[in-house]
Amino acid sequence: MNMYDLVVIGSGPAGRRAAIQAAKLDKKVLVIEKGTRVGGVSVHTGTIPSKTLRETALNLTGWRERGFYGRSYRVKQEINADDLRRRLLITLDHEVEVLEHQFSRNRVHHLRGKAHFIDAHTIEVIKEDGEVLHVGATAVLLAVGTRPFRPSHIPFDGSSIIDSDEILEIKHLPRSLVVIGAGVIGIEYATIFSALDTAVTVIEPRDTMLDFIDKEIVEDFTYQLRDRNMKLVFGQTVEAVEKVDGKCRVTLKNGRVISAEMVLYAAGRVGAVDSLNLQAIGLEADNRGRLKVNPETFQTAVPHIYAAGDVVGFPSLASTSMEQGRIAARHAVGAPSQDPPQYFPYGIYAVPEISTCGLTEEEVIQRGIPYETGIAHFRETSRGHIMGLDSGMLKMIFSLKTRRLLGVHIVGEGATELVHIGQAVLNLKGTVEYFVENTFNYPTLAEAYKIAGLDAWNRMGELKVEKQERKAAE
Ligand SMILES: Cc1cc2nc3c(=O)[nH]c(=O)nc-3n(C[C@H](O)[C@H](O)[C@H](O)COP(=O)(O)OP(=O)(O)OC[C@H]3O[C@@H](n4cnc5c(N)ncnc54)[C@H](O)[C@@H]3O)c2cc1C
Ligand SMILES: NC(=O)c1ccc[n+]([C@@H]2O[C@H](COP(=O)([O-])OP(=O)(O)OC[C@H]3O[C@@H](n4cnc5c(N)ncnc54)[C@H](O)[C@@H]3O)[C@@H](O)[C@H]2O)c1
Repeated sequence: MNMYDLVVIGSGPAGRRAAIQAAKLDKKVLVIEKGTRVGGVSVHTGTIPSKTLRETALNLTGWRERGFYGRSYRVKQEINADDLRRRLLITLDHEVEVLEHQFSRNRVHHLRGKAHFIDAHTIEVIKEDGEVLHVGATAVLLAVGTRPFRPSHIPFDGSSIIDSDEILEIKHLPRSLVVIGAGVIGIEYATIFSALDTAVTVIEPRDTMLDFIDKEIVEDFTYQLRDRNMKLVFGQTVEAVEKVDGKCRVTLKNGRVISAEMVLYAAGRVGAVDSLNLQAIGLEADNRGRLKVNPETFQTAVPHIYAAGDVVGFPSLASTSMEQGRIAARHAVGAPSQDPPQYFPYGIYAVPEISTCGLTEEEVIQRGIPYETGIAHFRETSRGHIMGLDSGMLKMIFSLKTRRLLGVHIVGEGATELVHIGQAVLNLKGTVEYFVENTFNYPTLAEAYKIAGLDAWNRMGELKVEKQERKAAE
């Protein structure tokens, strides 16, 4: 039996980053992946495909040019599912190639097959051709991710009643779509299809959506969706989904019936732990298949078995999964890690984009922190005029006591890139003066930081302490 310092199950962002980190520390590492190609949900059904689809939809529709040429403007008149898939396949090939090269040049061994525990140090791998192998591990990282939640009362058929994995395989673009669940996945796909001129209805049992995002940003976002005729049906539960006369029929608990060509069921995901034989090592997942870990080391209740990425729950991002994998691997091989910075960004690649870092206004109020906000609309920036933007806003929240930036929240073009300026100032504990005193490239959307900074500063008043004292205090 081959022995390894670290065996990683799953080659998504958490597994990949962990494997390379341990290999860089001269450890013998094996990655076991059951999928046909390495990369995980992130590369094959999640982050990369959905973002590629979004980019293709925006390019082919000419979405970004509509501010100038009107809502009917299109780069390509008839867009079909093949148009969307073409770019996807090329992008995925590049991603897999880069990943395989990273594994080979770092001497990370990679085995294709499905893994489960025999005991806490032995893993059985069943290869596609039926061959069974056993490998021994000093430490194990479970980076198995999640799969879509598919309740038995939804008649999934793979073509018109589908989950978020199957949406990448559709044969034609629907003229109408019902999205069940207004979580990040539901909202991203709902707005991408709306940009492709599909008539979209979103059904969500709660009265609100994206509750972890600043309310003012969600209000602006919601207004933009309704303005382009998306139907948002909130506070309503789905009673049944059926196929009647070739059409999908969604019946709500209140009796309302909504018909559409296609239904996307996006009501969350569950951890992919069922086939790991966790009983053999005395571990148990919760009812959504998530594993509990020490948030600092990513150790499970069995100290040499780690878990990272989506299988440990919130925030379930590719970006944070990578970092968790790296920290877990370092701990597993006895290399200390620095504490991660306090704030990480969250990017929602809807149309329009939303991105956020730090505290929301609601959280600031809840903590009783005296604060001021500053807002900039992209239409106030020269870059916004050049790009024909009539929407988009950036909001910053500052503490009145320390003048420090507490949160940055953006909706609109470039939000997921722009947020990193705010993130840097937040984690470096910068104040409103950073935005007032620094020069920003002109014309850029980043100038919105200057405008929002000045907006807040005008209401906060001058800094009471003299510049000299401030310098000394720093
Ligand atoms: C539609 C969608 C869009 C998303 N968009 C974004 C985004 O824009 N930005 C962002 O940051 N995040 C996004 N995410 C989330 C992101 O994809 C996940 O956070 C990330 O993929 C989690 O990584 P992971 O390492 O936990 O595992 P995953 O990427 O889930 O990979 C787990 C791997 O483990 C393998 N595996 C499971 N069980 C076994 C076993 N028993 N044996 C062997 N192999 C096994 C699976 O085959 C899979 O390849 C999105 C997710 C979805 C679904
Ligand atoms: N851009 C990104 O970073 C990005 C993109 C996509 C996904 N993700 C990650 O993937 C994870 C999963 O996303 P998700 O959208 O599947 O899950 P989610 O848990 O965020 O959202 C599920 C939504 O479905 C609703 N819902 C729950 N049960 C329902 C039911 N029975 N009927 C109708 N609606 C119901 C919930 O109220 C919620 O709004 C998220 O945690 C997210 O972090 C991230």
